Amino acid sequence: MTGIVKLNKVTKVIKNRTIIDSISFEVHKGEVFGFLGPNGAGKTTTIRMMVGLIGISEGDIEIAGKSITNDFEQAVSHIGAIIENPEMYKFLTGYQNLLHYARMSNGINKKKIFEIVELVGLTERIHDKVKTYSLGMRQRLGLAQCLLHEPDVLILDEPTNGLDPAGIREIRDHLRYLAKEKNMAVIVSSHLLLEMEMMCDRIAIIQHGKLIDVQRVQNFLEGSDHVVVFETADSVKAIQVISGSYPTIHIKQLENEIHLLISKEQIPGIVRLLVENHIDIFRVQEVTKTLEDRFLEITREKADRIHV
Ligand SMILES: Nc1ncnc2c1ncn2[C@@H]1O[C@H](COP(=O)(O)OP(=O)(O)OP(=O)(O)O)[C@@H](O)[C@H]1O
Repeated sequence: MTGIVKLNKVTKVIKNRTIIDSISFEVHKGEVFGFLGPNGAGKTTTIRMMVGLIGISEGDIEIAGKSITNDFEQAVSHIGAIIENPEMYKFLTGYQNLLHYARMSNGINKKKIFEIVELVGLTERIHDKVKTYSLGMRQRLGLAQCLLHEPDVLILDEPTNGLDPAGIREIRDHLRYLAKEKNMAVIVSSHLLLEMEMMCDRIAIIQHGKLIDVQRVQNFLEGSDHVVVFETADSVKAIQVISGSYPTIHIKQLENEIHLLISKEQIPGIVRLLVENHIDIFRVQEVTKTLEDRFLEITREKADRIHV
């Protein structure tokens, strides 16, 4: 499967400082792709290059096979984007706003506008003034605006910024719908890990302008050690016994619980060991790892590697 968006060794240098350092990845139709990193990591800069708002210092970005540098108009014709908060005329209705934008592009008729309004779930309120809309509804109107020319690729910088949980959910559901039912490639950036975990199929982690990893969300969460909580009758003795047999295991005591950083396969051996040493076990519980835990692990691993 080839990507509809391809970044090939994209680099951005501003005033002799490398802000983005040779980033490459592909995004496919039908997926929600997350661009995740802490503040200042370079997400917005990369997105601005993807939509042609700023130039690329080295490398190239292709949208549907067209280079954003050499075939700018053709490349951006495939993109719908919300980079900053979409500008709306608050004293006009949602519909009047969309009509205004439709007039600036060719070939968008009223039927098309109503189809898109339906798609973003604003049909009932589209003739109300924008000033009466919630932030989530304004975001959906912004979404409608950038869907008017039927792009294949949707690029949204921090789309849920400032929204309450219900608004976040609305946008998340719509973006997943557009990817899954309309086969669009949806690219979102965020520094909110939980949100990315729920919204995305794959995520790219970016830190200090470098791409650290690109993986399916599920793979990010698997394949590493988990925290397993043991509640026993004697935490102190349990720690002695476990660290005697497994000197490298990371153990933390929290009141009457001990937390072990181990793989699933190690659990039966540890249970046997405790039973053989006559330590009663009340509870063994695997703590589900969040994307946040994994993100911290990955960025820490990377930082360790850099410092070695
Ligand atoms: N025009 C510019 N001139 C100088 N430095 C810049 C410019 N644009 C961005 N930077 C720097 O590049 C780095 C990446 O910024 P960017 O806005 O892309 O990060 P981000 O990941 O989007 O962060 P945030 O989540 O805070 O928006 C930052 O250190 C920023 O200060």
